[in-house]
Amino acid sequence: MIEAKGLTKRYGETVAVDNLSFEVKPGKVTGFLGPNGAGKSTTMRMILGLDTPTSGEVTIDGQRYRDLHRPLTKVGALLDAKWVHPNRSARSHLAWMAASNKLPKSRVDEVLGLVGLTEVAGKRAGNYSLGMSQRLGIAGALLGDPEILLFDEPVNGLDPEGIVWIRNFMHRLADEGRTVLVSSHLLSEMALTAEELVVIGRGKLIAQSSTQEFVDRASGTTVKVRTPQLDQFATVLNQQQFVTRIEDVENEGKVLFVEGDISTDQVGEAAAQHGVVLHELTLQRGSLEQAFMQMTGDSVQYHAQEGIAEVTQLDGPAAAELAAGPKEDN
Ligand SMILES: Nc1ncnc2c1ncn2[C@@H]1O[C@H](COP(=O)(O)OP(=O)(O)OP(=O)(O)O)[C@@H](O)[C@H]1O
Repeated sequence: MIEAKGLTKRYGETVAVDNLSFEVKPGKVTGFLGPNGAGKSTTMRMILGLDTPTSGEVTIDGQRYRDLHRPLTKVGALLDAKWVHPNRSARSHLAWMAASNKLPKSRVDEVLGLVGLTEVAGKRAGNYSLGMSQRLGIAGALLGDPEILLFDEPVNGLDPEGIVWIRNFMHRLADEGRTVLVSSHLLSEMALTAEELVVIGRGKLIAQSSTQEFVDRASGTTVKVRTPQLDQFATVLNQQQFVTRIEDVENEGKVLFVEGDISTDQVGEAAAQHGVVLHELTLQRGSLEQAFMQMTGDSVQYHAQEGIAEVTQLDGPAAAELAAGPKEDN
């Protein structure tokens, strides 16, 4: 389990992470979401001991990263898939990582097999596609067979096949009982990948809940009704204090929407009581995008009209520092 308590990081005047507390539990994929500049990368850096909190702490099964004896056997991370030396092959890159962390060499071929890179393991990593590089990064994260995995934007730039592969792979890791924390800007993908969410804005916690709860709480549910007795049924529902709206939907004609915390059971029963014929009764949930925009609206640091885009990524040396493990292990 990853546990952050009052985690704060200041860079001069900038408060990148502000009194942040959350938990990431095993056996589930947890999505780490927030607008640009929200503090996700800074938080991940602090989890991995690459940055020191100004105050508060973040622990991994009760220990700080830097106090872990052999960190790669506890925590694996994919931060930047492109930091591999371009002239190295996947196999020699992983062999270097294994040696610097005192991990058995046999593990290299095991992880190459797990991510489906066995056939290209001898080829120069510089010629790998982004999808192959991501797989190599994941292989590196898995090298120490860690219980806890952190992935920063693992699906960025991947084609649909690569995205589905990563999604299924993360589910598999969580099903094995591992703790999986993944950040991504692709919200429709996160809706499919993450069962739990930690959502931050301007360094502060906005929500920690299941993905379903987050979406339902932010954007609510609506019941869609198609009926030939539209006005009659709307009147019945209004008399029962339900909020309704009628909309012209393309290719469907007039449709009745019942809003608020209401179930299809309640609407169906009301229809039966009043002899209303139903052609459709569907529960409509908001999307993760809608919920995210609603919940993080005020915390977006830079708006488009200001013409500033702030992207902070973990760079090669930082990722290399992590991969090489603590100095005494080298
Ligand atoms: N080394 C640094 N020095 C100064 N400010 C920093 C540094 N690293 C991050 N920041 C600032 O801290 C804030 C949070 O940045 P961070 O990169 O953690 O956000 P993020 O959520 O990962 O953003 P993105 O989604 O754009 O990658 C930003 O205002 C950023 O400019």
